[in-house]
Amino acid sequence: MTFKVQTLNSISSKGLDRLPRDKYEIASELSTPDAIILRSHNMHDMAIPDTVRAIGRAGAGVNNIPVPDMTKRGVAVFNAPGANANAVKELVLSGLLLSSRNLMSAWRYVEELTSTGEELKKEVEAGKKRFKGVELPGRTLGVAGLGAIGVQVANAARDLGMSVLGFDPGITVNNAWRLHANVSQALSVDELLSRSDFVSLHVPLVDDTRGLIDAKRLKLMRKNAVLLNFSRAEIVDEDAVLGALESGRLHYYVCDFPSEKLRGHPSVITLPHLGASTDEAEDNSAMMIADQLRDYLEVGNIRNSVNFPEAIMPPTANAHRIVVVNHNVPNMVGQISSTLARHELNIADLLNKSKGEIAYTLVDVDSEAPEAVLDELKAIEGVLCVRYLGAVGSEAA
Ligand SMILES: NC(=O)C1=CN([C@@H]2O[C@H](COP(=O)(O)OP(=O)(O)OC[C@H]3O[C@@H](n4cnc5c(N)ncnc54)[C@H](O)[C@@H]3O)[C@@H](O)[C@H]2O)C=CC1
Ligand SMILES: O=C(O)C(=O)COP(=O)(O)O
Repeated sequence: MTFKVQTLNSISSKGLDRLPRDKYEIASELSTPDAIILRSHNMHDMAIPDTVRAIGRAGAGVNNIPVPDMTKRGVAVFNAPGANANAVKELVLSGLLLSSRNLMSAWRYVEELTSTGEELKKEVEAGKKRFKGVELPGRTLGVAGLGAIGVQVANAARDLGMSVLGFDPGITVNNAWRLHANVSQALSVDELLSRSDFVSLHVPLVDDTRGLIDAKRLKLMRKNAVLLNFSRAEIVDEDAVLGALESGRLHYYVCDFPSEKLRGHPSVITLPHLGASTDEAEDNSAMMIADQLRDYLEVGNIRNSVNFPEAIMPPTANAHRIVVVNHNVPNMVGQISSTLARHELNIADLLNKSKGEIAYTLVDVDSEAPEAVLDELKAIEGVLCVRYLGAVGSEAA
């Protein structure tokens, strides 16, 4: 079996090399891809071919992918949670220091000095008082979103001596375990904003978080606070931020998403979406997504899908694997197994998992499944996709 994988962004070769070329054709232009790998390319406006079975985001945010449409079509969407978290954390720490010590304004001041020799030294000493900053220990950082990135940011800030407050109503048990014991819990975004000197946003862009930081919420922030946004532009109302900068409520807005309005503002530090742009993060994300896609395409296993359930079934030796994706409604497993029974296919192992609208079944049968069985499975009402993977256990056996 061979697979076609289309890349919509430049993807680290360390990742693509995990898809062996005797089994995988990889290209940026393909008319009938089985899978797509991308970073921030916007898929919302593109026609996604019917042949696509899986989409892999070599990174964290999936707001550039039409996930609900893909779910309806039975296409699994994967991301690489945590693979770029350290890179983002380091940039957030840079943002904290750039703002707490007024480094961008200070750097600009020096760049614009034209004097030389003793005169330059005098100007430097005279001008530096304009850029007096504050130290981080004792200041409070509020972290909204304690996922892969938020936890690392919170822990690193603790290590720098900051007091840290966190807010995340959906924190996972794993992330709660990873969080420094001295991070305090805020019970709402409002509480987080009102008790912090620096606030860093690490929530995904979804309907609930669009415009999360608006004019009303900015008014809750402490005077001269700093807002850091390395999540997504749309989580913050830009006009409201510009207003808060004018009124002195905000001292700086540090963000990874430039816009015409923000660019050039003396109290905005904006970077060109650099959060995940390190060798390490690009390699990690690409390797993780390539491994997950390969396991899905070849074996049917699902790890880190945002719309499909986690599903891992070790291949049964000498068996033949069928994958069924269907609507999460009653009696689907019954219909699948009775179809197999009608064709005298004995089930060696079966796994059925569901998540939201999607149910997913892996079946290992003792003998080869003829085309007619697959056609009958496809014809069951509610079935979105059937794939026959064949003897996946033979290599493992
Ligand atoms: N600037 C950049 O280059 C990068 C930006 N990102 C952005 O950062 C976001 C977070 O990334 P990860 O930490 O890896 O994701 P994650 O999924 O591990 O963590 C997100 C956390 O936010 C929480 N959350 C959701 N809604 C919330 C709300 N209303 N209030 C508080 N918490 C809420 C979730 O429960 C979850 O724990 C991504 O979705 C992406 O948009 C991620 C990587 C690089
Ligand atoms: O992983 C994410 O969510 C990011 O924002 C990183 O985007 P990128 O892969 O650098 O285009």
